[in-house]
Amino acid sequence: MDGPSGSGKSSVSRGAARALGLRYLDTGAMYRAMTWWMLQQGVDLTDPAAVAARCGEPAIVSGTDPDGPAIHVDGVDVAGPIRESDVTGAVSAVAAVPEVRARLVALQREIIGAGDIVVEGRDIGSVVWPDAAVKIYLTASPEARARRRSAEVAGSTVEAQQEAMARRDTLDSTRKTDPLSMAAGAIELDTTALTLDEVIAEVLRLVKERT
Ligand SMILES: Nc1ncnc2c1ncn2[C@@H]1O[C@H](COP(=O)(O)OP(=O)(O)OP(=O)(O)O)[C@@H](O)[C@H]1O
Ligand SMILES: Nc1ccn([C@H]2C[C@H](O)[C@@H](COP(=O)(O)O)O2)c(=O)n1
Repeated sequence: MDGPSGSGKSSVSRGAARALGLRYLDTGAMYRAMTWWMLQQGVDLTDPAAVAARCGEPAIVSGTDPDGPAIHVDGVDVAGPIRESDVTGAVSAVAAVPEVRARLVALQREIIGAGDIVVEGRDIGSVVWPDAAVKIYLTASPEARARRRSAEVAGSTVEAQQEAMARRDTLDSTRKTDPLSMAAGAIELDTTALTLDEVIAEVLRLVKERT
């Protein structure tokens, strides 16, 4: 499951994994965990060489339970801190560093290799697992995505969310290494006018049809 920020990848992937009895992996959380660690260490995130030099150090461990996705860095539970604005504002710069991607993609492939999993991110169908049985590219209008996100962040406005998401999507889709893109063979699913339950139902229908 790939797509831009706020398109519904996490909610839909978790819902589909639950319904299908599969594991679930949030690869964005891994980039966020790496970013959290870099911030804790005081690494200069504007210097890709500094990020590359340190990215092999943290032990990042991802859980795969769709009912309680967990993520730890060096044994610390970072599920909460990785959603804070400092990490969200910095993660695209860290995710653009090729050495970071190489390390996290290798970890992701280890987890996916055990099978029976729904994986969400930006480059899953194109780079991480191009042979996935079903590849879905989730979209929604920028307004719908911003409205959904602003509903879950207290005190935020739709306009501010839309601006922040546009900035992150531009960075994620224009970076040189593994940018956000629709993979060959992916099915595009526009969720703008659909409820979450309708999107999950459509994903389950596609999985049944294709597997
Ligand atoms: N079809 C939908 N209709 C209404 N709300 C939705 C729909 N899909 C997702 N949402 C809500 O939109 C918000 C963003 O969804 P979610 O976190 O799953 O997106 P995402 O693509 O994983 O975002 P990010 O890449 O930024 O982590 C959540 O509050 C979720 O409940
Ligand atoms: N496979 C992935 C997953 C995520 N990223 C980057 C791009 C996002 O801005 C950031 C956080 O992801 P989110 O939690 O918002 O889904 O991580 C990536 O480059 N590749």
